[in-house]
Amino acid sequence: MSNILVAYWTATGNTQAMAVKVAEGANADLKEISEISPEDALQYEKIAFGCPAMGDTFEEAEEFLEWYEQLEAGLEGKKIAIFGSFGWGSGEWMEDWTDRIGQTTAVLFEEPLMANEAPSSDDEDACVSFGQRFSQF
Ligand SMILES: Cc1cc2nc3c(=O)[nH]c(=O)nc-3n(C[C@H](O)[C@H](O)[C@H](O)COP(=O)(O)O)c2cc1C
Repeated sequence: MSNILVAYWTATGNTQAMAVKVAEGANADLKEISEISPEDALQYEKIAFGCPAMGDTFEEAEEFLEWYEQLEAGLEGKKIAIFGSFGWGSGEWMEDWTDRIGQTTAVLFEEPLMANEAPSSDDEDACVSFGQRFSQF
């Protein structure tokens, strides 16, 4: 078992494709959120969360939010990263999610990583590199 978890939700597979590459770079355990309880996720030292844009606000990704809210209070002082795929605009949901994390004591790694729809090969390389840097964070 790694001390790093990549936990994601995906509607059509794009954020999953990112998660696979982030986990590869970080040498992390990879779980779709239905595969791991919030309690078990909190056992990891670091967590990278993947969630796509399902609206202008982070909260519109309801399936992910339901799981995430159960562990949010336990993220105190924990090193976390966030990433996800979007369809249009400038990533408003990520700004919203970043602001939400800013109201906690979780330690957010770098700027969130985003890919437009299915990750390109450049996006996949960026995901691997993001994961590598997160593992050293
Ligand atoms: C119900 C729904 C709402 C969406 N709302 C947004 C949005 O507000 N902004 C945006 O950039 N993309 C939006 N998208 C597009 C998705 O974020 C995009 O297709 C993304 O690649 C999906 O990632 P996934 O394959 O990991 O689910 C929406 C998609 C769906 C199905």
